[in-house]
This record gives sequence, C-alpha cells and structure tokens, in this order.
Amino acid sequence: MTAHIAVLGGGSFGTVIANIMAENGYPVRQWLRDESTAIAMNQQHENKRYLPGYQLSEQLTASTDMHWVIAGAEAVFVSIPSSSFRQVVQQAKPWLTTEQLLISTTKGVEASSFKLMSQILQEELPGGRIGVLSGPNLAKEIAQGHITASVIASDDPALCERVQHILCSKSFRAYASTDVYGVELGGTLKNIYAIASGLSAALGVGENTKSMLITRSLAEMSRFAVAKGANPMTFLGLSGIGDLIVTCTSPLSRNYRVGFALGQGKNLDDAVAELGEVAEGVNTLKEVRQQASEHDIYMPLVMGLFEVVFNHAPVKQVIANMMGNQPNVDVDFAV
Ligand SMILES: NC(=O)C1=CN([C@@H]2O[C@H](COP(=O)(O)OP(=O)(O)OC[C@H]3O[C@@H](n4cnc5c(N)ncnc54)[C@H](OP(=O)(O)O)[C@@H]3O)[C@@H](O)[C@H]2O)C=CC1
Ligand SMILES: O=C(CO)COP(=O)(O)O
Repeated sequence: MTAHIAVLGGGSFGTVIANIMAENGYPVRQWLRDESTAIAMNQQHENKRYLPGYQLSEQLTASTDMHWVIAGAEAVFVSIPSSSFRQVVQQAKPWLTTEQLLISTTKGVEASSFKLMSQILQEELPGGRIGVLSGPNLAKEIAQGHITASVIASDDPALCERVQHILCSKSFRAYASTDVYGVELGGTLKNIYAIASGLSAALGVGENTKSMLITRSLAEMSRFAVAKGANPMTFLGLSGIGDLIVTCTSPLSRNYRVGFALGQGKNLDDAVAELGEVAEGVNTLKEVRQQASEHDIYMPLVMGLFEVVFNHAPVKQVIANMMGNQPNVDVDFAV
C-alpha cells in the first residue's frame, strides 16, 4: 500500500500542493484547524475560502486530527504562515519522525530571531530529513492549471529526488538544489520587493521604472545574501529572480496587493485586513531592515519602504531622497 503524504495548513498553497500530489495518485491527508472547513472540504471537494471553484481530488482528505494526518506519512509538507510556523511544528512534534521527509513551503522569517523555516525545523526535529519548496508559484495560477516550476532544496539528494517524483505532473515541475539557505532566502526576501512593486504600480510608474525596481531589488537581495553568507548565484534561479518577477508583476500576489493598497493611500492595517490572507513581506520588511541596520548592509529600497509602510513617510519624498543617492556599480557580484 502506498504511504500517504501529509500537508499541514489549509490555505491556498497548502491546498494546491496537496491536490497536485493527490492527483498524482498519492493518498493525501491535509491538516487544518477548523473542523467545519475540513468537513465542507471533504463533502464538496473544494476549499471555498481560499480556492473557490478549484476541484479537489477524492484522494485528498482534510482533517483536524493531527495524529491521523502525520503518523505513518512518508512526507510532511508544512504550509503554515511564518507567524505560527514554530507553534504548529511543536504541535506536530509528537508524531514526526526523523525518517519522514519534512518540507517547508513557507516564505517568511521568524519575528525577532531572524530564523528561516528550515532552521526552525532543524531546531525542533534535530536529525530530521529537511527540505524547502520555493519558486514562482502563485497558488491561484497553479489551481488554474498554468504550467509552473518550483525548486526543492535539501542537502539530502534522496529527499529532492523523491519530492520531484511526488510533485511532478503534466503542469508542475520541481527542479533540485542543494542550497537550502539560498533558495529559502530568495523566496523570503522577494516579498518585500513585491510590496514596493505594488506600491509603485498604484502610483502609475512607467515600464522603465518597473524594470529598474526589479533589477535593483535583485542587487539589494544579493548584497544581503552575501552579508549573510549565502551564495547570490542561487538568486539567478527560479527561487530567486523567478519568484521576484512573478510577485513583483502579478496582482495575484498578496504582497503586491498590499503594496498597491498602500499606494492608493490606504493604511497598513486596512490593506492587510482587506486581503484576508497572509502577506509575509510586511514582517520580513521589518526584520530585514533591522538586520540591515545592525550589520550595516546598504539596502536603500528596504529603508525607504520601511519609512513609507511603518512611519507614514510621503512616498514622493522617499523616492526623491533615493534619487539623490550616488548610483553605484550595476552588478556587484560578477564571476
Ligand atoms: N499562496 C501562494 O501563492 C503561495 C504561498 N506560499 C507560502 O506558503 C505559506 C502559507 O501560505 P498560504 O497557504 O498561501 O496562506 P493563506 O493565507 O492562504 O492560508 C494560511 C493558512 O494557515 C492557517 N493557519 C494560520 N495560522 C495557523 C495556526 N496557528 N494553526 C493552524 N493553522 C494556521 C490558516 O488557517 P485559517 O484559515 O483557519 O486561518 C490557513 O489555512 C506562506 O508562507 C506563503 O508565503 C508559497 C508559495 C505560493
Ligand atoms: O510566493 C508566492 C508566489 O511564488 C506568493 O506570493 P504572495 O504571498 O505575495 O501571494
């Protein structure tokens, strides 16, 4: 009998990857915290709140019973926002084993510790087989059947190979990487620049400006990565520039939408409340700005965006200040 796969989290991304694997023929058990949602999902084969109209496979069963979901699973995907990630992993710990494949899909950073999700998994499950799934993966596009690629990163090659096998389908591809930190950092940092891009789109900027913003975002992300000991070359892949492009250009990105709402003059609380889903970039912005200040990393976009988002600085003034900075080299890290 095929072992089942577990997914923790009932949001849009958890649901869409659970369904890919179920459609690939694996029995999938998805844990969510709300009993009425689990019952409705099993009866209607639809996650009405997060992915209305998306037909779920009969191989996918939603449950609030974490033991039933995790025990005996071959792989456990954790798709919980960073703000609750550690707490849910701690809840899951009694049933997790070091034989299971444990994969984070979360693109965020723990508040104040600056730990990425795979680092939390390592701390909570020492000796575990840990991986990270990250890439240009708008859940709603995957649900619409658009061809999509992602990256599975792990220092365990057998994990990468197995996850590639479980996830690959006629419309979904998973490429492998051994650079867990680089892949995870790319997926986390790009959310900041998606907010900046949404904001600038609301201001009606031109295509030159949009292109400049994405490219200078990549430069800034790379500078941060190098300061943190990561390999900036990983940012040239799907989990770096790939994810940066999609989230900085698509109104389906929640981070972009928060930025757009800010650009329309809404305040942060209203923009986030209106979204009703997670926008990881808001917390990431705060944490990265703190890191940049502490470690003296030149990040003018992060600094400017922080002033606009958290200190109500007038956008036009912040842009004017940035335009006064000395333009530096184009590409910092050439081979
Ligand atoms: N959506 C996307 O396109 C993509 C998202 N990601 C990443 O995946 C992660 C999850 O995002 P996504 O699925 O989109 O998020 P959503 O906002 O769509 O859903 C979040 C889910 O997490 C649940 N949740 C939140 N807190 C808890 C908790 N304490 N205990 C149990 N469940 C909890 C919510 O439950 P409830 O409904 O009950 O509140 C909800 O089911 C994020 O880090 C995101 O960056 C990665 C790639 C693409
Ligand atoms: O990470 C994503 C796409 O790759 C989803 O981005 P948002 O969280 O901004 O919707």
